[in-house]
Amino acid sequence: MKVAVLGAAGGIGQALSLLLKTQLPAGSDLALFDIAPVTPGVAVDLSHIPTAVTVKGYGQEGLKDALAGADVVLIPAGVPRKPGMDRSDLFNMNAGIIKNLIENIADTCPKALVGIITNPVNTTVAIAAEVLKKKGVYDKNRLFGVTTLDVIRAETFVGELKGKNPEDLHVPVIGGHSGTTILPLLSQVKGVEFSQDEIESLTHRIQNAGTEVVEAKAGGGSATLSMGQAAARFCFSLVKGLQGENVTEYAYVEGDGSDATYFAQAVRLGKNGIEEILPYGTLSAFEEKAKNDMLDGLKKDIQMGIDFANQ
Ligand SMILES: NC(=O)C1=CN([C@@H]2O[C@H](COP(=O)(O)OP(=O)(O)OC[C@H]3O[C@@H](n4cnc5c(N)ncnc54)[C@H](O)[C@@H]3O)[C@@H](O)[C@H]2O)C=CC1
Ligand SMILES: O=C([O-])CC(=O)C(=O)O
Repeated sequence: MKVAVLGAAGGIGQALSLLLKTQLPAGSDLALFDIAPVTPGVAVDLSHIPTAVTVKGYGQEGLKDALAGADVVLIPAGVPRKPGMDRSDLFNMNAGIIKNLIENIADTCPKALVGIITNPVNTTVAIAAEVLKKKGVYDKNRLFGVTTLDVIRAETFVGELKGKNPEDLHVPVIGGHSGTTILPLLSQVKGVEFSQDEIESLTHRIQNAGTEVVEAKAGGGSATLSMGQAAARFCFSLVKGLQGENVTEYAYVEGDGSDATYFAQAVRLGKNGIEEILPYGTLSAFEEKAKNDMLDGLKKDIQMGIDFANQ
């Protein structure tokens, strides 16, 4: 397996690359690309960890080499939020970065599974899909917005509240990846009962967890360590799928379009990326209303990406 990380020298990129270096299957190759001058050094640093995963760093001119033969490409390249900003405020800075990186992926490794971490995810995934379409290589089963962090947060917060080991919990989170578009399905958590007050406050906390980190870091960026863990988990699931195992993850993908063109939901992964989009089942009245209330906003975010890529 070859995994390329674009934006590998950043806060997420470094945490993610460390987890990949220590936990990818033996024999894998890890390609670290970033425009930051420290990138070769990050690769040398990681290369001293004794695992059977080779690491190479690539700077400014090395993007095509980093991508050549990649099975999986993870993209945390771009600017993070500061207090007072919404994820959508990152659009102006990050849209062009994603467009350029995806054009290179289309030219160099069009069959790779691509996981987009860069915000605003609701919009950057739409940009990526349009760019791939223009290049004639779009495959909706191979493009993912990474929303795993919403799921692991939801499991952590429910575990805290109910005194349970979060690793034993399963909390579906559907929709998008910002504010009210993040929709945890607490009615589907097995073995746990919530009062209406708990449902409202937990939903709000899960939707605002990114902001919780941004404010606590006080100008020093957004979630990097928990996101590194979330992206690594997502990558290992993609890799297991490619190796023929059946794995399920939540991700922001093009599904049947019944809610919005791109929508976070459970997907069964396999040798070709998404093998099956899994239904999210019955929503409670609270969840159904929350979904209907946020869909217009999510659709606007998506349209912004489509318009940007086609301007
Ligand atoms: N999907 C999710 O759940 C989450 C997404 N994010 C997003 O991930 C992105 C990265 O966040 P951090 O790692 O904290 O930021 P960071 O600023 O620490 O790192 C970003 C890295 O991207 C690099 N970069 C910028 N332009 C590039 C280009 N054209 N090609 C390659 N590399 C480039 C920078 O040199 C830097 O090393 C942000 O947009 C942030 O909002 C953050 C947390 C969770
Ligand atoms: O909140 C942010 O800007 C970063 C992010 O997407 C998250 O932590 O969920």
